[in-house]
Amino acid sequence: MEGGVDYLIDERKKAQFDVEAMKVAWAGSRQAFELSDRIAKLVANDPIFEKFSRPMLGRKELFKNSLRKVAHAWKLIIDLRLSEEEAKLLRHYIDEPAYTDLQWEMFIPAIEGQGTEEQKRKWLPLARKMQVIGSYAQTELGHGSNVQGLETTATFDPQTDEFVIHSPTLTSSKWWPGGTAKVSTHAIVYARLILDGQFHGVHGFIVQLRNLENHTPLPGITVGDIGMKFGNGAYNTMDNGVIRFNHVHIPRNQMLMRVSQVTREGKFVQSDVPRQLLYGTMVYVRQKIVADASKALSRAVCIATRYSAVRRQFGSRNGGPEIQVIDYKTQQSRLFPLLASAYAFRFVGEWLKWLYTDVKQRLEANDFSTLPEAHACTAGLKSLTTSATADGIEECRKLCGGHGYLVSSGIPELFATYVPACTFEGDNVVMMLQVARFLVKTVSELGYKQPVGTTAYMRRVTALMQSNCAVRTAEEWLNPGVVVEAFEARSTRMAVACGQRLAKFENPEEGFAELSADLVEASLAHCQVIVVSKFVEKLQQEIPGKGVKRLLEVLFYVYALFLLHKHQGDFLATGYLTPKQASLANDQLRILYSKVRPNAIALVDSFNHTDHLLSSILGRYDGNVYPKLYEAAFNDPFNDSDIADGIHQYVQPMLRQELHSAKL
Ligand SMILES: CCCCCCCC/C=C\CCCCCCCCCCCCCCCC(=O)SCCNC(=O)CCNC(=O)[C@H](O)C(C)(C)COP(=O)(O)OP(=O)(O)OC[C@H]1O[C@@H](n2cnc3c(N)ncnc32)[C@H](O)[C@@H]1OP(=O)(O)O
Ligand SMILES: Cc1cc2nc3c(=O)[nH]c(=O)nc-3n(C[C@H](O)[C@H](O)[C@H](O)COP(=O)(O)OP(=O)(O)OC[C@H]3O[C@@H](n4cnc5c(N)ncnc54)[C@H](O)[C@@H]3O)c2cc1C
Repeated sequence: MEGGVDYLIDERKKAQFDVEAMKVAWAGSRQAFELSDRIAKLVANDPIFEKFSRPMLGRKELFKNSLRKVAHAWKLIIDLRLSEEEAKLLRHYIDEPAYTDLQWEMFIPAIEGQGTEEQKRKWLPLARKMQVIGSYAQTELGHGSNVQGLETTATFDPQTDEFVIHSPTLTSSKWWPGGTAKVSTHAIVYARLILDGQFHGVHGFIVQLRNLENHTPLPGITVGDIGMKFGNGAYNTMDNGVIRFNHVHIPRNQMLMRVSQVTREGKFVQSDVPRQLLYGTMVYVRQKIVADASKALSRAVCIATRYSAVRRQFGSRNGGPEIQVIDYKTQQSRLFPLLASAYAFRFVGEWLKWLYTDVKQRLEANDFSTLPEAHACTAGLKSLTTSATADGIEECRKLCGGHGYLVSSGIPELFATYVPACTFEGDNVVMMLQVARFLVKTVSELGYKQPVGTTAYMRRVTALMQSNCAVRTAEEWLNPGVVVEAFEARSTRMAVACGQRLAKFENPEEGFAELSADLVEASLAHCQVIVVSKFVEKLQQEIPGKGVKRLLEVLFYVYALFLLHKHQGDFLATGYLTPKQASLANDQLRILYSKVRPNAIALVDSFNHTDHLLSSILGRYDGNVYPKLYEAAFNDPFNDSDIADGIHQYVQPMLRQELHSAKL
């Protein structure tokens, strides 16, 4: 059979729930669904946003094409009077990293969070109209994770009432800031503040990089691109830059002064605002990255699920069709937990957005009490979701067999664009270590301070340490309370065990370093409690549509019991579960996979991804895979001619045994 059109039609008929209602549940609300559906179609129908050919372009062409897309997008935003929410959706569906990401998601939020009212009044309107284009220049050649180790200096000159921004060493060169190499006119530069020879910590400064008339770098500024990055196309639409400052003068009022101020006399004034607010932009972007993880994972899962229904291997009986690979239990046990993870990350992302909005409102009112919790949650969930998504995309490639390795499957570019999320905005291990600090503190205070927020479950520390799981049959695992309790008990026991081992060290920092690998595992266990609990909270809400809630419940159990199976070593070692109970959870998981199976295609249809966004022959909505793969192969410019350039020069002389006289 050519193509899989009929397979997918039949697959869609198997759905046991209302797909349109599930689309709304995925989007968050009917209004959100309609908005994103409208913008998705706008992008899909606009030839300027074509992206299938992107991996074939050279860097300069790729970059210029990206500039064109941004200009076209900006024109649409103005002409159609799109709101900021619509503009961000437009960016999502265009699906191309560009300098505007840094402008809207780092430069503007940094000024909003760390600028004074006067600074916001001056800079935000300019930035929002794209009259200045800003980037976020924190990382240096020598330091990224260790922000306090940055070497760039900002020395106050009382004579001129200016700061002098300087890169004293090679390793102090700013390295990585996106949008900077060729586009941005300004950057928030993080530098060590020096007043009268004294160091006063790292702060952010608005530094103009380029002349607004002719775009040339300003005197004292050396700027360039840091070079090609992983994968063709992918993140190479972004101009990640290197900047070197040679005593560049900026006015004093361009230091972001909400957290601390420098007076005209050069005195340092520390306000009541905690120093950690300097890191506020990172909290914002980490929350955004968590929200985006489900988008990337759902794309890969959609491709792998549709293709697994089209693809057949082995098992033909009496000349009948072979088995769809989606029917192999091994395929299901690799694919369905990823499908469930996409839903889990969608819901925890929604919750984290709410948490961030709440923290932001509190910060604006100078209430900093929830900042440590927000930091731990954003850091930990950023780490958990991006690691699982990056691994999940790669697993989806393998689930598609050989064809998954073709660029036309859409997976290689998705992977290459996505994986840096495990590193940028905080390396995932470094982020988990931040959660570990928060957990260790929480555990050490358990005797006299009630844990709150996401650690509130540790109030029941005695019960969680002493009681054991009561499950006796596979069926009994289908109880949200039982599942959540298992995750809470495992997390509490791992955190308490780390705390007890840490207490044996004379020097706590030495102990922390020595036990850091265990601490990262305990932090992951705590973050999994958050994801699992937020999924349960979602299920406690009203979810309209025939069969929608039931299917989400199935996905919840798949997600949670798969994690339990994967980490059963922890659950057993902490003594909460018996091997028999772990094995019953695995039995239940197999039953759950058969419940997902008839709904698999409808569940990925519910993501409402357009063929444009997926940019994948394997993941086409109509399942018409083989004819389109064949067609794409012969449309590849490499197949323009039967005789490739170089054949006559390098291959034929070899065939004719004439290499000795050939010109190479
Ligand atoms: C082509 C089409 C375009 C169309 C366009 C049309 C128009 C566009 C419209 C809209 C566009 C929208 C775009 C949407 C796109 C979205 C994509 C989003 C992607 C953005 C791209 C991101 C690129 C990446 C950018 C970066 O990577 S920036 C650099 C990030 N760097 C890091 O993350 C560094 C990591 N290190 C650290 O964070 C810290 O140093 C540390 C490791 C956490 C701490 O180190 P240290 O121990 O030294 O800490 P101290 O400084 O001593 O402080 C310790 C105490 O502070 C607490 N702490 C630490 N961090 C925080 C924090 N963030 N918040 C609060 N508290 C914090 C810590 O807990 C300690 O507390 P204590 O109580 O224990 O003392
Ligand atoms: C595509 C991309 C875009 C970026 N865009 C920007 C941008 O716009 N602006 C900007 O300022 N930066 C940007 N960055 C830089 C990014 O934020 C940093 O690379 C990131 O924070 C990691 O820091 P690092 O490179 O110093 O890693 P390192 O800290 O050097 O990490 C190397 C290894 O050391 C380990 N490690 C480090 N510290 C510890 C520790 N304390 N304990 C245990 N292990 C540790 C890490 O886990 C990792 O395995 C970007 C990076 C990428 C890849």
